[in-house]
Amino acid sequence: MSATSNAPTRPTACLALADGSLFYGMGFGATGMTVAELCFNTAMTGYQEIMTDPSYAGQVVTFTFPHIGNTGTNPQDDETGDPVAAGMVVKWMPTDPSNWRNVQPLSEWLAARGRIAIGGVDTRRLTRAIRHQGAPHVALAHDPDGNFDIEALIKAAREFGGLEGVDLARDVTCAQSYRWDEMRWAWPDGYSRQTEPKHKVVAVDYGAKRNILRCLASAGCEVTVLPASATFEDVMAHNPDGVFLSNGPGDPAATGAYAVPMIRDVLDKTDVPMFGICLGHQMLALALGAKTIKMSHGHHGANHPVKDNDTGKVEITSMNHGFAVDAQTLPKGVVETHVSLFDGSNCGIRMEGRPVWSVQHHPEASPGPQDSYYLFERFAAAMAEKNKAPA
Ligand SMILES: NC(=O)CC[C@H](N)C(=O)O
Repeated sequence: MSATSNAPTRPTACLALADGSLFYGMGFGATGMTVAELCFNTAMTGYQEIMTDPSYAGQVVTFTFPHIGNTGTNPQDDETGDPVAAGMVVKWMPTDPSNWRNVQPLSEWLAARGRIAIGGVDTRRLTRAIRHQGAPHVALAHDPDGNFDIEALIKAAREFGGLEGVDLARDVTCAQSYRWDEMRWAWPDGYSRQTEPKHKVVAVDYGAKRNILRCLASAGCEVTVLPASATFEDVMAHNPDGVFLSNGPGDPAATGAYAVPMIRDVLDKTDVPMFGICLGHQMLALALGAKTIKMSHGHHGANHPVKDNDTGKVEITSMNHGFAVDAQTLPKGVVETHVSLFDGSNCGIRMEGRPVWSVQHHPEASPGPQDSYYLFERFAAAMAEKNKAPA
């Protein structure tokens, strides 16, 4: 008789959906329980950047790519100091990391940061469930002994309030303002510093990804990052050549309660160029008088085609959003510049006759293609143009 056995291993993790569906698997990372909204991300690379993207606060991420964790983790790929996604769901348990940049295996990295993960899940079935029902509310539990109170997990998932009406930017923004001069990663030197900046930019941090700040620095900006609560006066105290509105988690309508008045003041009282990404895009749209809506299951991936309405060109983009600007509500004088070729949803706006625009997708990629990087250069060019013009 063989000494090996194919008897099922006792599951050590369980994902319970609010509708009562259960997905068992093997736990890794931290132990315990977390409740969140569940989304899926289709990117084939960049799990560490995704887990540390502050926009994922309040969400557990299902990775549709089956091999997650095999390149380990390293300090350079963090998009912020700590992971902010609530947890992760993967198909295969991570294997031993194999990569020259690896510093710590994914499981240890997650455990050290208090994040729960489940492996061995049929992520295709789960992704279909998310597509059919819209992003479900879930409870994810990891117990090395495999003891689960299923009723309690389903109840916790049902009681989770969701992300609508929730402001999470305050939880993930920086406590104090700081300067940023690190530029984009480039072979063979890695990250280098911007030593000859040409434009003074105030970047308001609603949950900013580091690679956005790097892209601004690479485009020639001297970046001062301000906390999400920054007022018009706080922003203008830096005498910026341009104002940047960052990505971030939660519902733009809730975050807009304090961000929108600041943005409106910048629009009404100054003529500085303004550029926003994702949550920043949604809040600029709110400030201009448009509305935002909650999507069914959102866009999360690194291969989303977006059409530039001005040029007809298609950009392959990185996406991560669960809310969207309702293009039907854009007021006169605001033009829809980009649309998603997946579902026609709004991906960009600009004010007519003013250097003020924003996009829903992520030109900083990280992870993803860099087709849209030109938007940072366009922002720099708008600041250069304005500084040339007589006051
Ligand atoms: N990446 C982001 O900035 C996301 C914006 C917003 N929280 C959304 O889910 O739509």
